[in-house]
Amino acid sequence: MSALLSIRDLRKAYGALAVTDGISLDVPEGELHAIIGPNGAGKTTLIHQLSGSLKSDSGSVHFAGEDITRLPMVARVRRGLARSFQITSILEGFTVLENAATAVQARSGSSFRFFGPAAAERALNDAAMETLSRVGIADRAHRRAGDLSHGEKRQLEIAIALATGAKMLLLDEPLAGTGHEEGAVLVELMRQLKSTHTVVLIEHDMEAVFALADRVSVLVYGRLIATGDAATVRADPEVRAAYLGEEA
Ligand SMILES: Nc1ncnc2c1ncn2[C@@H]1O[C@H](COP(=O)(O)OP(=O)(O)OP(=O)(O)O)[C@@H](O)[C@H]1O
Repeated sequence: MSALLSIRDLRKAYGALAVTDGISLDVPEGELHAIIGPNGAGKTTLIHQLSGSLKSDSGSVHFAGEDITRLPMVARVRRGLARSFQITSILEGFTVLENAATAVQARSGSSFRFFGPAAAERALNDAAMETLSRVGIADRAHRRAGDLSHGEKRQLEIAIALATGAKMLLLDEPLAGTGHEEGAVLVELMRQLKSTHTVVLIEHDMEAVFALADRVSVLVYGRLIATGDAATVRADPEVRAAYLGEEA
């Protein structure tokens, strides 16, 4: 099977509440796959299960052909599965460049020690600058991360995920709390990421989802009720009834 991410019958319950209730999904390499659903549907819980920050009760997750179901988050990041947090992972007192450089270093381990200390720092900073350019905030490199605008912080979070060397990005509501202009910048960034990365995107902004996603899955009460391209999902009667309602 050629799916980069393969989820089978994944479950997580809190007491009697089945939050993810038997989710199966294949995400092929190069796809931007959006997961939408009403509040409380289980989207963030699913992302926690995929990133390794939450243990699943049962089911399996394969990434690049390997069973990662029981691997901790750090091991998943090393394999190329990185999450950009809904709640920020940025070190606010550090500069933007330092934040990105820390992620590059985490990826590279001791490999930069091959150079002398000064050259190692240069190489590390160069790699960090490259990711900042990629997300469009290179001109903010020497600012304190805490002083960035809300949208720029989201860009930095994506830079941090990229700097870890990720093949797949798990993006949890990157547009939440952004204004119109900031949102447009992030949508354009995600459009560009599509050419190089596989993405699982959780997002409430339907306009962005339908503009960006190759395929969309709809999660309702912990179950996927539909998966398909935007037009198919939009037209699905169950989706219209359960989720999109009058908006559709
Ligand atoms: N640690 C927990 N203990 C108990 N219940 C939890 C826990 N985490 C989540 N839940 C419940 O699981 C359900 C799904 O939550 P989750 O945050 O995954 O939904 P979501 O689809 O991401 O929602 P939103 O769109 O509002 O972010 C909710 O009913 C929530 O109250």
